[in-house]
Amino acid sequence: MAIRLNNVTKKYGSEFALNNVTIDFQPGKIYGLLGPNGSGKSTTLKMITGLVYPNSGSVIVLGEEVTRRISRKVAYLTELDMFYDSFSVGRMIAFYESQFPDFNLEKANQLLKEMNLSENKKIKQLSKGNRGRLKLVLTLAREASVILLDEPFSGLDPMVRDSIVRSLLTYIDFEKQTVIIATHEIDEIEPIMDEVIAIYKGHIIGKENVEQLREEEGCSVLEWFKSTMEKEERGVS
Ligand SMILES: Nc1ncnc2c1ncn2[C@@H]1O[C@H](COP(=O)(O)OP(=O)(O)OP(=O)(O)O)[C@@H](O)[C@H]1O
Repeated sequence: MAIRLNNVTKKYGSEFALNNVTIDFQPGKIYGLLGPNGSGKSTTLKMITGLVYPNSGSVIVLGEEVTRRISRKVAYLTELDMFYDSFSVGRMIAFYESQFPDFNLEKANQLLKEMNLSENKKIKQLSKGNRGRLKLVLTLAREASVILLDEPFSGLDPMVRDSIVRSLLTYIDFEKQTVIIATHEIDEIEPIMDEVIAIYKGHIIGKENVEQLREEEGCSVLEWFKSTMEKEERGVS
């Protein structure tokens, strides 16, 4: 097991961001963590990378209880733009290489090429789409056992989304890496997900294997997600 959240509760003030969540993530799979705004997706990812700690319960990643040190083994693409505007793309790559021993420069250069990003460009000159692509290059170039992507498609046009999905399939090592993609844009990741998890108001309200859903229930992830949400809102479980 790559990741386990065990009875995890996280409150901000009196509000529950996560409410007694227990869930496992297996190695070598791509998980979609789906839910509307404010449902607890980002909080879940921040817990796995040691940016946020539970009020109660435990988070175990790669056999150890999470502390900030886990970020050496977890590659995390955040929603926030964390770039230094005055850096060039090449300098940002060099910075990442200096920070993370698992950073694979060759892989980064291949990804840059595929994404049509020039090393000499200053980050402040990049379009929003290209900043999104660069974030992905920096995340996927790490040979980390766990890859967390928080809204990787946010604000990006369909072509960029498409190139992101393609590079995910090309650059992920399915033997070793566990990937969790938090998003409310289900269509994009429908073709690449192995497992899907629905989260709502800090609770996990459903978890399914995507192939089983298609073959046994004959429904798409989007249909499953909508009906799971509707049942939850009507109070049926
Ligand atoms: N730093 C914080 N301080 C106070 N409340 C917070 C903080 N971070 C998150 N929350 C609250 O916790 C709940 C879960 O937030 P979270 O960001 O995990 O949801 P999300 O599913 O990622 O949403 P989004 O899709 O909008 O990013 C929300 O009610 C949010 O307002």
